[in-house]
Amino acid sequence: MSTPAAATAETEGVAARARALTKAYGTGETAVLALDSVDVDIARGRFTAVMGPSGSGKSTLMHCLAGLDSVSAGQVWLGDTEITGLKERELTRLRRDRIGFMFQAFNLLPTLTAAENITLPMDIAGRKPDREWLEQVIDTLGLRDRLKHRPAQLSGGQQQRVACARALASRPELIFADEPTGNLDSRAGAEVLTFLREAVDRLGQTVVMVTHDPVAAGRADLVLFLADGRIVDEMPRPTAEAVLDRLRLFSGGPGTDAATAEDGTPDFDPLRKG
Ligand SMILES: Nc1ncnc2c1ncn2[C@@H]1O[C@H](COP(=O)(O)OP(=O)(O)OP(=O)(O)O)[C@@H](O)[C@H]1O
Repeated sequence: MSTPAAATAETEGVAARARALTKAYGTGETAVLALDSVDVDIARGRFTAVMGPSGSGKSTLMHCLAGLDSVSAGQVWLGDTEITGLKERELTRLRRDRIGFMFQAFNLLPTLTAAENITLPMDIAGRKPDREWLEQVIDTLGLRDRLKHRPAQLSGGQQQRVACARALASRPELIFADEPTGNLDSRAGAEVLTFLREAVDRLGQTVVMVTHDPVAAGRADLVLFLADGRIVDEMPRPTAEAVLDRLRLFSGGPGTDAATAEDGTPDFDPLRKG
């Protein structure tokens, strides 16, 4: 139904949206079209995984949706706010207030305790954390007895959980996670995925995760498959096996130089879709 109420409900269900999102790097012969007119809706309160071969545009998509990178053409909204066209200062505030990041580049500070690391972005922004929410995040992530530890005294999985808590602390509208299980062994990786799932299921958060790992993607509600800067497929209610099968289906097509990416992920060719 296209009643105003239904229209509002539809918008409310979308945490981020892109239309004809295009991103080119460089000019002339060296130009790279990293994103080629991408349309995407990120559902609120859901866990979305983004997969695709190396260089397919996953990080670029995440950076453009998060307002970390400018777009060459098209539009991006965070909730109802169009972020394309915002000035850098407005973008900085929007990222700080409305987005949580779990990126390798934003590692934990070694001299701070887990508790201090969790609230650092809010401390820098001069914002007081909502104590009740923070306690809930800490308990959900099982960090209660680790709060006074420094990163070096924590396992890799525990460090990622602290990074997850830091991303959740300000109760952002949207959390972006870039390979959150990338440096972890499978047990620690599974643990982090469980906590991201709980952030969605129990705390109602919205998570977008870039991953090469079919097991990680299998924990999401929806997997978006990117190739050559385009979304070429999506899979609701994925399982690791189904994701792997889909990647295999796409792999080794004509014109692909290598059927397997550097990290062992099967590469795929969008032309063979269907
Ligand atoms: N700052 C940049 N300058 C020039 N080209 C870039 C830049 N960032 C990305 N690219 C190019 O854009 C394309 C998409 O890159 P992107 O990092 O989004 O891919 P990805 O799918 O995240 O890859 P990976 O899985 O290897 O991290 C690639 O061809 C890449 O070389």
